[in-house]
Amino acid sequence: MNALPESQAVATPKTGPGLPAAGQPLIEVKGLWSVFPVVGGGEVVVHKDLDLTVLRGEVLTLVGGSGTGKTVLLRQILGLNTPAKGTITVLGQPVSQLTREGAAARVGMLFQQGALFSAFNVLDNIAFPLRETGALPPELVREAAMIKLEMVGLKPGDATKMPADLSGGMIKRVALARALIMDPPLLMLDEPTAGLDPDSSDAFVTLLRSVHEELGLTVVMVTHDLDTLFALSSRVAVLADQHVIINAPVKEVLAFDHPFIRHFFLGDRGLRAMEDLHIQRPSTPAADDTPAGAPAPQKGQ
Ligand SMILES: Nc1ncnc2c1ncn2[C@@H]1O[C@H](COP(=O)(O)OP(=O)(O)OP(=O)(O)O)[C@@H](O)[C@H]1O
Repeated sequence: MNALPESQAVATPKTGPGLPAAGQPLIEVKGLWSVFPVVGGGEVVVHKDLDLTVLRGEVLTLVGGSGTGKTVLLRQILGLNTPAKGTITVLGQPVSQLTREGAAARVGMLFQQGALFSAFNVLDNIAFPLRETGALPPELVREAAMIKLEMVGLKPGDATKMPADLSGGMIKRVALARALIMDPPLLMLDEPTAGLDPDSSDAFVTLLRSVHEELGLTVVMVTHDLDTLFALSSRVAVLADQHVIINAPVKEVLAFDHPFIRHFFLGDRGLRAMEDLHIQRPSTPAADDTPAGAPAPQKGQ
């Protein structure tokens, strides 16, 4: 069997306090510092006094240049990394005070590559976190996994397929079904449409939207893909200069004057998406405005 996928760590029994009211903070990050040692001596400060609030029911998209610490922040919210300083509260409880299982019970995580067990078939991949709890008899676990399999648009006949036989879009769907098997209130998505062709990407975005709406989830997503960002985001938080420089609806973010934002949104693709969404075009950025670490434009920019 493959090395244990990280998703195991974020899908265990659900316990803990109830949900906040809609629109109230579900995640609160305050005064966060992330510091890593550098090979050869010294250290790098990735986050410096970073604050972030995620409200219940929203889709919060995190964007930022390469190395600005998006993945580190996701892992800290999941309880997989410990910050050097600061507090992270998820569903009213400090992540630092939760067991790994306790933190995991609140969050479903879709990793970029899907992270399926290659030796398990589709149904066993989906069922794995629930089966591990030992809380339900095998028949009910199987039934729950079949419900999630169909929820993500797969067919009953896909249940016995092996990961190696799946398309990229199907792998994402299986990984999503597994992330949802414990019915978590919070779903984290790391580059959910990366590696998908445009049609599969559109279909997966449609699925994410319906799952978000139907299950009343709160979603935190990291993406470089502007179609995905525009289609799903309630708000966009921009990581730059070691902290969140703005956390606001996309229109406000577009109006925020920062080199990274100008570069990220104002390529051809960003401008087309703005036209599609009837968002007024900001003025064209200067050619030498590209900030260090800005990500490569996505989808034919
Ligand atoms: N365990 C670690 N030890 C040392 N440095 C680390 C560790 N984890 C992350 N870093 C550093 O923290 C910085 C932020 O990394 P992170 O992967 O969060 O960036 P990112 O914003 O997700 O980038 P990308 O968009 O390229 O994926 C990088 O400089 C990375 O090398």
